[in-house]
Amino acid sequence: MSTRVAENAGPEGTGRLRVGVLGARGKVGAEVVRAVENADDMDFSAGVDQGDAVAALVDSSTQVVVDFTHPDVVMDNLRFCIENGIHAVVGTTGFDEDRLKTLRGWLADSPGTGVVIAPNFSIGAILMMRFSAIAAPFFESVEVVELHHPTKADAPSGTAGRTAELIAAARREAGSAPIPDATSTGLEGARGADVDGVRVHSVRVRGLVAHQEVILGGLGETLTIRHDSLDRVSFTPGVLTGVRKIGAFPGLTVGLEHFLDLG
Ligand SMILES: NC(=O)C1=CN([C@@H]2O[C@H](COP(=O)(O)OP(=O)(O)OC[C@H]3O[C@@H](n4cnc5c(N)ncnc54)[C@H](OP(=O)(O)O)[C@@H]3O)[C@@H](O)[C@H]2O)C=CC1
Ligand SMILES: O=C(O)C1=N[C@H](C(=O)O)C[C@H](O)C1
Repeated sequence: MSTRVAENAGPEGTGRLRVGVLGARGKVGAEVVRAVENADDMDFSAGVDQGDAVAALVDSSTQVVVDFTHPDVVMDNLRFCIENGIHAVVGTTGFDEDRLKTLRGWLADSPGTGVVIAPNFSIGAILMMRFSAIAAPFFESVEVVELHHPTKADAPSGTAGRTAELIAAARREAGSAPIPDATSTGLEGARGADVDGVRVHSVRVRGLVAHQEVILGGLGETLTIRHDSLDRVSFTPGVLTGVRKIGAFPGLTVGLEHFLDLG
């Protein structure tokens, strides 16, 4: 099985990338289509949404697919892309360790094909996650509050889950004590979800787009790290970076930070 990205494709070479979008009529997918159409080094090859034939991606010689669909369908989409040697830049949420293991298995049979899964493509959110991981070992307490529009299918958000995992890993590495919490009675859900020992609270309110606060607390002080996506266009520069770089990253990458020079 061969990859569909030519060696000279992308900004470093002479070719233009042929980019398809899965979920092209969705809230984020529609923004991605616009961004691809406006990019100097890309051609929009195919848009596939609910009910459309995914074969259009092969028929249109798509080299890189961007997926913003739904957690229930994204694995089938990725199996199709990997089997056809099409690189994938994935924003859709819902990936656990089992799914990542399955993807690694499929990718092993399609050497040269790359998949990047990013819980969040906005640069501000990526930095918010990084800053939170840096700060977490310096404070006794830390909790995550994510706030989204009420049409969101998953809770907690992929970003919040990833943030909690990064915080937990940083605290483990630093030998931090468990986060204090004397709650012994209360309504189910009142303390949020437990992700790797970090409490994560999900708010769904009409009018919101995508927001997150990480609240850290120590003796006599708190630090709040907040990020707001005010418009879904915030995800598109990161998506285009993923599209441009994925050809150089065969196999599975989790997190766009691996494509950025964050130091
Ligand atoms: N990583 C990141 O930076 C971000 C990730 N996301 C994630 O991206 C995903 C999509 O979000 P959003 O755009 O808000 O959701 P939307 O529901 O607005 O868009 C999803 C689109 O995918 C379509 N769709 C459903 N099934 C298929 C299929 N099998 N093939 C092709 N298209 C399909 C839907 O059609 P229909 O409505 O008819 O079902 C819809 O048009 C979510 O998981 C969300 O959490 C969102 C923002 C940023
Ligand atoms: O569904 C959304 O809207 C978003 N989903 C992603 C997530 O679950 O983290 C990214 C961003 O928060 C927007």
